[in-house]
Amino acid sequence: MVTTHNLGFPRIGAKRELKFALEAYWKGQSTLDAVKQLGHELRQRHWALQAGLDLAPVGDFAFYDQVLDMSFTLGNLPARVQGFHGDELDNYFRVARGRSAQSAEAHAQCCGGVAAGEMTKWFDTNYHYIVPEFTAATRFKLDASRLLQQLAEARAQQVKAKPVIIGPVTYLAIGKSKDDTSQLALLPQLLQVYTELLETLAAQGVEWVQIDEPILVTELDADWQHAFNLAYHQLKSCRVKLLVATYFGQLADNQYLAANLPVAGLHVDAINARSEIVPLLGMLPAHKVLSVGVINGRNIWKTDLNATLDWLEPIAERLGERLWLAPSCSLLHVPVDLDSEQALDLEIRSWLAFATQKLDELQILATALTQGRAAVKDQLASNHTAIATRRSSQRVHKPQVKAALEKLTPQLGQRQNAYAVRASKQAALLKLPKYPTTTIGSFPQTADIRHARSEFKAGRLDAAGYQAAMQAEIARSIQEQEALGLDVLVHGEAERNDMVEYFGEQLDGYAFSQFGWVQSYGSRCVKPPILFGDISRPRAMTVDWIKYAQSLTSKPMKGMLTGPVTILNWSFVRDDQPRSVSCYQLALAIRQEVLDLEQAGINVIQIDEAALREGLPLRKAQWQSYLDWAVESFRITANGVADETQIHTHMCYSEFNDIIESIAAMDADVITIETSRSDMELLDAFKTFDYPNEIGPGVYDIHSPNIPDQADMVKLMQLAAERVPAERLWVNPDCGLKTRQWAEVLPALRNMVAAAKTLRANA
Ligand SMILES: CN1c2c(nc(N)[nH]c2=O)NC[C@@H]1CNc1ccc(C(=O)N[C@@H](CCC(=O)N[C@@H](CCC(=O)N[C@@H](CCC(=O)O)C(=O)O)C(=O)O)C(=O)O)cc1
Ligand SMILES: N[C@@H](CCS)C(=O)O
Ligand SMILES: [Zn+2]
Repeated sequence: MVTTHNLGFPRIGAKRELKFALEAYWKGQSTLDAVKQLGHELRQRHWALQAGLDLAPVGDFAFYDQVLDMSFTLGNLPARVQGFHGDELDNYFRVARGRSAQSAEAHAQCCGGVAAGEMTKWFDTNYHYIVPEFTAATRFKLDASRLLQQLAEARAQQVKAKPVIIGPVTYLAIGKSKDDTSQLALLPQLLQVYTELLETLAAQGVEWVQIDEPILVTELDADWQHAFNLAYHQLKSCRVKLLVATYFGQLADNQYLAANLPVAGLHVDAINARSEIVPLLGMLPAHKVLSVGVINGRNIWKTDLNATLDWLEPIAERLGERLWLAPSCSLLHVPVDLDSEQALDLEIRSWLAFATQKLDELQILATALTQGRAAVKDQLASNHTAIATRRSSQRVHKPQVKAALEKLTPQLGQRQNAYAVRASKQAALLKLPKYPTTTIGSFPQTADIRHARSEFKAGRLDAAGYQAAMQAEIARSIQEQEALGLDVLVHGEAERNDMVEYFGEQLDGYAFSQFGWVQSYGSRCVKPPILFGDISRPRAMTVDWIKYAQSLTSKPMKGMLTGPVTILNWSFVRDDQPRSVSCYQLALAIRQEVLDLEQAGINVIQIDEAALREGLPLRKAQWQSYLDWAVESFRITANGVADETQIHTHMCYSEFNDIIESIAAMDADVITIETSRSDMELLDAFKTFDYPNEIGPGVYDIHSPNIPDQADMVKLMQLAAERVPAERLWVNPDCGLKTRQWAEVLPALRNMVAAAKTLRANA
């Protein structure tokens, strides 16, 4: 007997139903009741899809974010939102999204405006959570209502329910202290609330609770390791069985700690930490369940079921009933259902599995282990065929691409001259003022733009009509930029559905789905393209749009590309070769685009590497080898141009202290970064290291609807000038403006350009 279970299911809906319901409500076009009703229906639908499992997750559904849900469960709300009136779900959205100054007016007498909670990435995924905030005044207070309500719903549906919560140590570790309070100082009072929560669940007759502690796959110092022992020794008195779930990586130094926590079971990611499973068998106390995460919850490939069984059968033999099987992590990170993909190439589709299919795979493995492989002979045979065709497919393996990679030399990543020489040639060509102004690339992706694209994709708008609509948007954005007086213009990225998917759609070796949406944050989703084969660029991808944009202005037009590391990190990538190899292939393809843009007379080219920093491995010990190939890939992409061509790069998650040497090694002429919320303190790294090239530290936060004040931006730039010589500073927002509205963007940029003029006048 093997127990099958799931750690979490995607909640956005196969057709992004939750996204549309939330956005309609936020726009005032629907009711809170409609949102709640949809939540109920989605949970029912998703439990029905998991009906074959021995245990299904309850509490993995969130209207915005599972970490924010946990903050509500623990009563840990920032002081600024306490005392809000109205429905709790409204308050929840308010913490998540803030309340802008404009809409705050209606609440001026009661609760006013409020800043949104800070968002950051969930471990090494492209999912972003609302960061729990802690202060010395933090007091936790249990609110189990959400979990109890979902538990009741699940039971009404005869679901074999396993509540899922975030564990206390991870909850503290992923939060942020807003004063000098140490997070660990809050552990004793936090544990009281966890005890109460677990007892409440026990009183409802819950047998198992999944308690997620992914922080165990990171490097933990002695205090944090001690916190684990403290926490679970206290929680062991609770009358539920705890399954501590770890995922996204290896336990490494924390293996012994994890194996010996006084709980009933441990879940381990057998995709990323396969080599740890057998040693764990010897380490695990005899009463403990081992949940083995054998299906990859982070990619979309079919599992090699036969190979998995070869490995798993001896383990099952040793563990007997103590073996549980699951995906490696929550399925939040993969799309819902491959069956929706009727337009996908049939052969490629035969290689794939989305969340629903991954649960089928789990079932096949469990049946094979309990009844023998013969019981699932046909399924195993068809799985074998799919794996074998993918392995040997000529669509995957392209000798020319492999040959090009073998010819890579360090010279390819080397600019002709050092920055100082390039900078004077670029200055002579571009004739920019001091404190030049620019933006990061995208302008608002309006409903009209999205609508035109969806009409085009549905065949209701022809290519010429679509091109004309996008050109009109480009022309509008150029007119606006000229009127604003910006110095280096952008075309606005109207034609791009997404900064990664757009390139995936045009490169050979990529497939893309119609409905393969994955939640990125709140209601926002991305549709990661599928990198399945050796990569090449059949034709130029951006040149016509940028040439058109340049034809409308005499100001320099910045060509806009996404870099290889970001394309890699935000795609579903191959699992049959190292990530570095796919990255070098992407680098060669984007390099051709850079050279074509230069050939077309574009003198400034930005290569976004928003995901370079966030792609760092979870363990610092693995950082350098990643940085080596990531930086080299960028250099190959960028550095084939003449001295006069100015290369920009952009990164929005800009904690650079630890990696500043690698950032400098990229050797971009200009780097634009997100800094405004840190009062330019993030620039300290650039000062300490004496970063040699130009920097555009973001002067306003594009995530906020608030219009930045001119004087504040001047102050920020003055702080920047204390850290970086003024002649190497640019003035720009933190990131692209695609999620904003024109009514916000225009006054914000007007103030920004005015700030630059003040700085010039004072220089
Ligand atoms: C910078 N960020 C990005 C990350 N990852 C990426 N791959 N891309 C990024 O930009 N990770 C970190 C951050 C995360 N931030 C964001 C910010 C914004 C979004 C976002 O806005 N996503 C959109 C979806 C974008 C998209 O691809 N849209 C398509 C489809 C448009 C659509 O929904 N059409 C409707 C019909 C519309 C109509 O007919 O009127 C439909 O198909 O039903 C497109 O533009 O063509 C979102 O809406 O969630 C994501 C991450
Ligand atoms: N050029 C992109 C970068 C986002 S990180 C944009 O402006 O949206
Ligand atoms: Zn950005």
